[in-house]
Amino acid sequence: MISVEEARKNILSALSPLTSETVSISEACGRYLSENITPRRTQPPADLSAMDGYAVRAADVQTVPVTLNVVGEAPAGGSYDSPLGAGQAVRIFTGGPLPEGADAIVIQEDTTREGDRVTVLEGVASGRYVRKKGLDFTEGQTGLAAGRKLTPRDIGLLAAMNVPWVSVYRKPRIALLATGDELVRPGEPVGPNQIISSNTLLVAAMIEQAGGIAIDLGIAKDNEQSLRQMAAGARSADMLVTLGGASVGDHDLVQSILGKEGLQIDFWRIAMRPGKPLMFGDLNGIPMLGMPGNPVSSMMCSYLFLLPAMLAMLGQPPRLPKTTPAILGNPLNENDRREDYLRARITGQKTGIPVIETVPNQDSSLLSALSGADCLLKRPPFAPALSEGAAVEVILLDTDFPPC
Ligand SMILES: Nc1nc2c(c(=O)[nH]1)N[C@H]1C(S)=C(S)[C@@H](COP(=O)(O)OP(=O)(O)OC[C@H]3O[C@@H](n4cnc5c(N)ncnc54)[C@H](O)[C@@H]3O)O[C@H]1N2
Ligand code: MOO
Repeated sequence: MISVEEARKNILSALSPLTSETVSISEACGRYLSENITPRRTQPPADLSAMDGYAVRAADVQTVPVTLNVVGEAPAGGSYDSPLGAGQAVRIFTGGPLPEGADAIVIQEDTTREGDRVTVLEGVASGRYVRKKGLDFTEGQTGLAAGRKLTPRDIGLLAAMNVPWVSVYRKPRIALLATGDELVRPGEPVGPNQIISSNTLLVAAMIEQAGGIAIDLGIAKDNEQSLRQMAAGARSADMLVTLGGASVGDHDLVQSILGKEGLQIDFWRIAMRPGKPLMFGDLNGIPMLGMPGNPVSSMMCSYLFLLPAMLAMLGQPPRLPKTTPAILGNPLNENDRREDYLRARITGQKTGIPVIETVPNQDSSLLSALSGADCLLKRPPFAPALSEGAAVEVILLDTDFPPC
């Protein structure tokens, strides 16, 4: 058995970023930029007013009240094209460009207007309510860096930068093949000893949430022909993930059958719970992760190995889920040689720190406990026993890993 860290290192070293594609920014939210973006225009394009009021020379309104001649208008999208002389003002609206010579805005609430004359009641300093040219960004300068995962806010920025198309990493295509004679899809007729296949949908949801494309290859029977034929469906994928049949039982055929098809094993079995029988290899040029069939094991292997693998394909530097401090609400025994990921719930808080309790039954088949968990408590191999109240670090589930 190799360590979790070594397993992840082996997987990541076998992968490289995928090719890029160009997409409209209307389709780009959640995608990873594969190029640096520079603005194609300066924003604001000129000095603009931030308020409705009058563009003035600040020097003219240092002593108030003072009456100025209104010589024209500058609405957003329009302009007053003559220089502003001493004692003059231009009616201006939010977003309107300042005429040459004006350097401040008096808001209309601080004025009274009579015909072409405006009386300013409050003085303003130079620059007041003026958005200087280039305040937001400047053409050709730094915009967004390659590697960034685009947020809705970034989409707004790209639009304002007049960048309608961006180059992003292609979405990783992950083929999922469940295995097991006992499995049926949700909704299908189900016999007394059969199990509904939950892993494919669970892992597919994780893949889609992480910015990939899940390809459901179906459920292979525990026989050579079925497994061989269905695994062939992964031919155009960026990775094949098999679910189940990874262990040592007579019906755990993934390694032996795909071995005949050309599977080169990098590692099999890791010092982790749940997830011990994880395997990784290469099936005729396609990286393959063979995950254990227990649902919690599949989820945990996806979380700790598949998501980092996808991030590598999306041009991201290696990143692990963040941990956050917590207080243990129940005692724990010493750990054995497998790195343990315990499902836990947040049961309260002490001085602003969450108190967590590990789920009593940590069996790797239990989906209700998995769904009800708020966080994972990672315990290194041979971690000493802990008493109630101990300070621990937890991984909060349903947070942004990978960030989205
Ligand atoms: N003698 C040993 N037995 C087992 C060992 C071991 O080291 N020695 N390891 C155990 C561990 S740990 C795990 S994890 C499991 C993993 O076994 P497999 O990967 O071979 O998984 P299966 O036997 O195919 O299935 C295990 C379990 O999960 C259910 N399952 C499978 N696929 C799905 C699915 N798509 N959706 C829902 N549930 C699924 C399956 O019915 C089984 O109950 O091996 C231990 N055994
Ligand atoms: O390691 Mo298995 O994945 O516990 O259940």
